Amino acid sequence: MTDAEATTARAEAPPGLLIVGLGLIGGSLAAGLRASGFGGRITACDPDAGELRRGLDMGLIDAGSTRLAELAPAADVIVLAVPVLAMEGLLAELDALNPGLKGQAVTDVGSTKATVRDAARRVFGRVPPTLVLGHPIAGSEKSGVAAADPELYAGHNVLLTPEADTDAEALARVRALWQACGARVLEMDVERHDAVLAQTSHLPHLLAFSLVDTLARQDARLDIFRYAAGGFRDFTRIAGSDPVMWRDIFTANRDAVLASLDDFEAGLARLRAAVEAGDGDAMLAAFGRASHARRYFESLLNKTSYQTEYAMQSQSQVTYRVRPGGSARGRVRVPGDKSISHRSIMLGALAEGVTTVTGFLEGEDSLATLQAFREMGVAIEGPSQGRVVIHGVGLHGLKAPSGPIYVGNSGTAMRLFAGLLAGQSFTSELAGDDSLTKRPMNRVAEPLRAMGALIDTAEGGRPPLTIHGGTPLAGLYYDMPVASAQVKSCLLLAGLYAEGETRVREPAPTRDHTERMLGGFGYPVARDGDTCWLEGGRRLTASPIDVPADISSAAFFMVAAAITPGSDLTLEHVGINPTRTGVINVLKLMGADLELIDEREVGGEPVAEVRVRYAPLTGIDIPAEQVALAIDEFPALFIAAANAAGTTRLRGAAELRVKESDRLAAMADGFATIGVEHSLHDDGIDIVGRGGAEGPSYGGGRIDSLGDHRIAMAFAVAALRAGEEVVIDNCANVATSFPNFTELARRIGMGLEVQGPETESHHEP
Ligand SMILES: O=C(O)C1=C[C@@H](OP(=O)(O)O)[C@@H](O)[C@H](O)C1
Ligand SMILES: C=C(OP(=O)(O)O)C(=O)O
Repeated sequence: MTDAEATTARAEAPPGLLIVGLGLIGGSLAAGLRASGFGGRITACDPDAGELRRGLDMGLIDAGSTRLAELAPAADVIVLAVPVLAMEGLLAELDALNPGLKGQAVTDVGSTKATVRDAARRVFGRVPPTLVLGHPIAGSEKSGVAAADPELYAGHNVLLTPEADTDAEALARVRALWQACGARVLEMDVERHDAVLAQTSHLPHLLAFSLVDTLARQDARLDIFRYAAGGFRDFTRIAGSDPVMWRDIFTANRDAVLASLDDFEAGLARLRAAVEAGDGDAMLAAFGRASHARRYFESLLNKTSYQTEYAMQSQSQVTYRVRPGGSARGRVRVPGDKSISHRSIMLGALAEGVTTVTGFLEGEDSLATLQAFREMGVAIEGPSQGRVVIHGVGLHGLKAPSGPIYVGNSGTAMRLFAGLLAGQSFTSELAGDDSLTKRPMNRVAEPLRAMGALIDTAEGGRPPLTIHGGTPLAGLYYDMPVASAQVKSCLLLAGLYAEGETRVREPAPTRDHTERMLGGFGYPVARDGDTCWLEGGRRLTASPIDVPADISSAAFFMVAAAITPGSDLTLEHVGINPTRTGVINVLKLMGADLELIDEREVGGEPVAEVRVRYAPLTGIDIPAEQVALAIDEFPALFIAAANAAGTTRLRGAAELRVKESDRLAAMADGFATIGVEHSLHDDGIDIVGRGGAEGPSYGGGRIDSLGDHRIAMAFAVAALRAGEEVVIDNCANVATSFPNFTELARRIGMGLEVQGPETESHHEP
């Protein structure tokens, strides 16, 4: 055998594993490996012969000894599962048995990494290349090998902190060990590890130990505990943890723990002051932020939300499988209007007084806006069943957020915030997800700069945006080059803070929710033809808002009913603001049987029930003036076109290329997959429909929604007239605008199954 062959053989043979310290952590590693079918020999060294006996009896180890020298030389991989302060002595013993740890991959499980690294440097003069420091983020308040659990690491993170010269083979071996137990292995540097763990693990343990100790001292007979409620139990579970281990951790990670304790004490002092002063708003703001953050954390743990998917870079996990055929019948109310929901939070926060919102969209986009205001110190109750109560702080009452404002997938939030934040005294940063980071922001940055704002963008005018505070704004007359309600609204919001008049002319009418809502909050906005304007420096007064159902979400079901023979579907309480009804106008021009019932005005916005029954559709040239009025509904309208007789032509819609995806290209790709004849143009598309013919209008196939909610929902609806199953990948983002889409789709008779984490209702209380 050559040297190279010997190395390969060593790498491939099941390694001999030695666990030093056979407690809960080491024992669970052995148990997890055994359960995974690990073929190597597992030995353990522990000063407690009783623990070794238990490990043998439980079948976790093949051999055990209290003497390291009996086991270490034969081991390929050694895991040091002892308290951090015992590491140095152990490393010295290993060095004596095998100087420099040559040929042995050694790792540890200590909760702090700098001390272990320092210990290694003292013993070896450097961190030996085969020593890979690590930390499984799993554990329990239990200790001892008897509590070993083969599932302890499944789905948990293991953090490894390799050095620049760490041996690749040793790293791969350690990685493979944890992965075999079902863990997710991540790498980070030692300093970051220690700072993060001080905040997320060490501080909460310190607090739990302290609370229990304080109460126990006050009541020596421990009577209190007899009456302790669930809150006490939840908060203090970790105070049952191993005292020696935790003494070592606090000794080892002293500086990072003290820094996080300082932050905690400052926060506690603020809450104390609020309680003392009976400052309900301050309490609500802190509790609201915390409660929302805790729910977000919960959704991360349960992997239920879009943002989780984003964080894990695994959006493709949510896949829709839609059976061909199905019906579109019944009555449904789709969730609240996204555009109005964003604005309700923004204006409610900037108003004086308390604004109650009903019908609020609990989708990821509008929730991001809500969270951003909490981070700027606004007390917000809810959302609970669409009800949100906003304790307005006035135009000048926002506080600087402590970090970047993350608006996820929402172009509306980023562009409207840009205007609003340009008027603040503090500097802020706006960031978004991958999709949003590709979208153009110069359309707002440039006119805002013309008003005097100081704004930095990333290359090419993309997010993130830094908006420098404290710069005076002056009113502007802006002739918008594109018809965009987001740009118009951004400038009007900046105009609230500007000296003089801010005027915006739009090349085509766009949604006017900002103007209407400002009016409803007592802030006059004037309009003459295509131009609207306001004067800076006035005040907003709180006013209740009833958010109608979102016509952009309803559009998917309108099209579903319009293309499905035998359908009869009523959509309740739909917002039919004339600047949003392009979808109704276009469907009617195509011959749809669509009726508006009980038209009425609710809180300044017109609403109606929309009843749609099947009627044959005909292809049309979409009138140019309908483009801005139906801008978000084109993915759905294209599906109507694919089911109409003849060709439907759209032009003047280049804006579709800069939405959550390039919607012209995304729809064309999907059509190519399912077999719909079309030709793509720079600013539009021609779609040749097979409507009128017998049977299905097209086939099926697997489509990538590109993470765009509207592409995903459009192709789900397409399946109603497909000949085969339509499978749509990358659907997690549907939760941004339509969190219960799949439930309602099934209710009207669509055969939609979800694979991967369900995206629905994780925000329900
Ligand atoms: O102002 C708004 O709430 C919106 C305006 C539109 O964007 P543009 O202004 O970019 O056309 C629309 O596509 C978006 O979904 C919501
Ligand atoms: C374009 C959309 O939203 P936004 O621009 O807010 O991301 C949309 O919802 O279709």
